[in-house]
Amino acid sequence: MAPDSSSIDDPLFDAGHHIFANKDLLKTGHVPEADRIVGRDEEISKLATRLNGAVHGYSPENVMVYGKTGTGKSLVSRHVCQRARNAAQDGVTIGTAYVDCAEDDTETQAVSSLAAKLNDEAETGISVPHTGLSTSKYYKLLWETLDAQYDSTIVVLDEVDLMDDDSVLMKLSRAEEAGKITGSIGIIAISNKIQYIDDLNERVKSSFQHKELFFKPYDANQLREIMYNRRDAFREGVLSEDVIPLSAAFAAQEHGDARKAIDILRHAGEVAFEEEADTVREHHVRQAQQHAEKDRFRELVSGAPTQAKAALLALTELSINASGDAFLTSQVYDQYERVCEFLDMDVLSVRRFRDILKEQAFLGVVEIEKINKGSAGGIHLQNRLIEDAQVVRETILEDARMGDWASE
Ligand SMILES: Nc1ncnc2c1ncn2[C@@H]1O[C@H](COP(=O)(O)OP(=O)(O)OP(=O)(O)O)[C@@H](O)[C@H]1O
Repeated sequence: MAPDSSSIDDPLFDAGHHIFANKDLLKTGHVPEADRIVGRDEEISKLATRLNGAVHGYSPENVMVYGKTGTGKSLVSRHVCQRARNAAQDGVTIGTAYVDCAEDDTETQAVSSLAAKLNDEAETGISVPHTGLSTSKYYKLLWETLDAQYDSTIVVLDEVDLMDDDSVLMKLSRAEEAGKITGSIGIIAISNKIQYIDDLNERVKSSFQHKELFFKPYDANQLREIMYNRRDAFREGVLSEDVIPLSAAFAAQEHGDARKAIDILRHAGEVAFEEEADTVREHHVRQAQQHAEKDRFRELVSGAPTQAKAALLALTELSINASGDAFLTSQVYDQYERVCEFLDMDVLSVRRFRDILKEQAFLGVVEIEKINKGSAGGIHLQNRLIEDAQVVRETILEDARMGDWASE
């Protein structure tokens, strides 16, 4: 409903946000317009070349897009699909659909989701039920839908490595050749895992003939530019000068992740708002960064078994109180025994304790380094926390079973 000019100012509701003008621009799922996409001209143009056939009514090529998280893979894929639809030549109709394979991770879910997204019931007269049909029925509906509407279809399979099998990739790639549809299909498959294609079985590999496109991490300048292009998310004059460069520097440390950069910026605004500050300043960014780190750790550490938390707490205490930041396994074990005793927990054997540290190293919480103490001393392992010890400590102590340690 449109706002009513006779609305009454009610002090119960505030008069608007004094920090953000349009916070939606900083939402994770926000797809920015073309002029806000930074530093990806080459990738956009390469992807468009692969899909060019579709615009003229021929078969587009399949593309495998690789890159680390937050490097713009989904954004660029969606953007090029939209432009291909708009650029379709006279008489050519292009359908495009995006599937998040983290959500639709089975063959049936992915095909039913594709059929539902691509079907315009008013045009085809086909109804695609959300659930209840067999996989083959959903394929049949998908082929009917495509034939009734499109000359060419571009399907984006995001996080394709999370699908529980590769059948979708194979059946979509073969649909045209197998005579299932009269038009054509191009697939953009996206993954963070560089070995994804190597791990596919040979039949899928041979059907999914593709070109590869790599997305490099952003550097600090590009991250800065991405954020400057969205600074109208904030009210004018609210952002102090160093906020964007500092957010960019933090995100650049984390493999140039644009999502991370935008998250830090949004969070800095929220921190400033909560503090009732008039402007967003450097210390808000630092707090936001700590928050982001804590979020990542909260996921990793809070889900860890109690014994792993005790082991990490031991390493954390040494990192905070002893000199240096790397400690021999025997030193950490001594401290771990003290933690267990205080918290009334069982003490595991040194061997099990080492396995726990190795597991934490695999998860990226701890770094283990071999050191050689000469011919008599032998090889020893040194353990170091990868992230800030205070952040890890706080997270562990949030667990009620570990909380008593705070009073130690
Ligand atoms: N070049 C860019 N210009 C503007 N915004 C960008 C750019 N690249 C990424 N972003 C923004 O960063 C966020 C993450 O981008 P995107 O989802 O495309 O990354 P991704 O590589 O697909 O990551 P993931 O593998 O985690 O899905 C989005 O909010 C997107 O709008």
